[in-house]
Amino acid sequence: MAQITLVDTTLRDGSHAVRHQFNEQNVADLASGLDRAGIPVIEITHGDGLGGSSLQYGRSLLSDEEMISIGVDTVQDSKVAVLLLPGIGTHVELERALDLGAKVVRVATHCTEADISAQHIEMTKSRGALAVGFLMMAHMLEPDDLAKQAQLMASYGADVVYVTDSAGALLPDMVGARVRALRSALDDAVEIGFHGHNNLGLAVGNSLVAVESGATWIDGAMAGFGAGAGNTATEVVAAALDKAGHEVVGVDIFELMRVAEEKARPLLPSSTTISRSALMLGYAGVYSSFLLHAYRASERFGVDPAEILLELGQRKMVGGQEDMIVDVAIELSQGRADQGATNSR
Ligand SMILES: CC[C@H](O)CC(=O)C(=O)O
Ligand SMILES: [Mn+2]
Repeated sequence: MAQITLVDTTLRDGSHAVRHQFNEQNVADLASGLDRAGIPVIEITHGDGLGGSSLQYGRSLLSDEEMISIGVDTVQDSKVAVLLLPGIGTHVELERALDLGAKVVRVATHCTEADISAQHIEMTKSRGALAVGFLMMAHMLEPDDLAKQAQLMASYGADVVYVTDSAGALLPDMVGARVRALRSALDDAVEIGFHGHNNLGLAVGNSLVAVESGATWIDGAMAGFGAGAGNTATEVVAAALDKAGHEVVGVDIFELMRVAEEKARPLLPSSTTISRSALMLGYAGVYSSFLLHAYRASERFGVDPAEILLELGQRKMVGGQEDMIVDVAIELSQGRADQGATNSR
């Protein structure tokens, strides 16, 4: 049975659900609850990582620095992690996060672009922090190709490399194949992680498959917080892993259930569901954080958000191509207008 490091990302990926509007009290309450429940790693930044607060990705209420400082000052045992997408965040923000006390850095790239993680992984290691490589949209690469990208991250010094199901599009056998491919391609010293989204209702089950296939780091966000239909729910996956006989290291699952229910759930704007549009993310293989952008474009141009997402999936759009959401919405609205004109002739 495996020993699992459970990472909670309510205060990062989870913040998509509240449009990055966590306030000081929210950060302190959630961080102290997670720390009390024994969660070893708590990720804290804007939902799109360091430097994400912008017109493109949505302005956050608190700056990354404010959130990280509150987290670091609040926790006793948990380590604070930050996420960085090279290009959205830079080495300046990374240095600052490390100065403030972040101990884990997760460097995320599209799954075919591991080579752009070198500088930030090396910088993380040179500062004595733990480096995690995050291969996003992992459904878009076959297992052996994904494993080659993971080897690149490991060669830069990554301690852990993640199969990141950004679109919540992976089926259980696809998760198993990817994790096994990474496991056999990497040195034993490099651990493998799995990050899920619940767009197809598979996040907890997929996490169990990941563990059975060799993953030892598992991500979640409490109470269904997260982009799309939410991340893997931390308290649910902890309970399921424990029931399956794995050791969820350091975690008091009963306290975690209480924190999720009493501290996280009341902050969710509405209970998380697999809405038609969230389901479309998983079905069409679209980046989960596109959901709220698609809702906004839908309101602005009067087109169906699920149709926008389906089209984005067909075009194989990936993180960083958020501007295409508006383009597609405009095209769909013009297509409908043209169709209307043809019909009225
Ligand atoms: C903006 C980074 C991205 O959302 C990372 C992540 O959580 C994912 O790819 O699922
Ligand atoms: Mn995510």
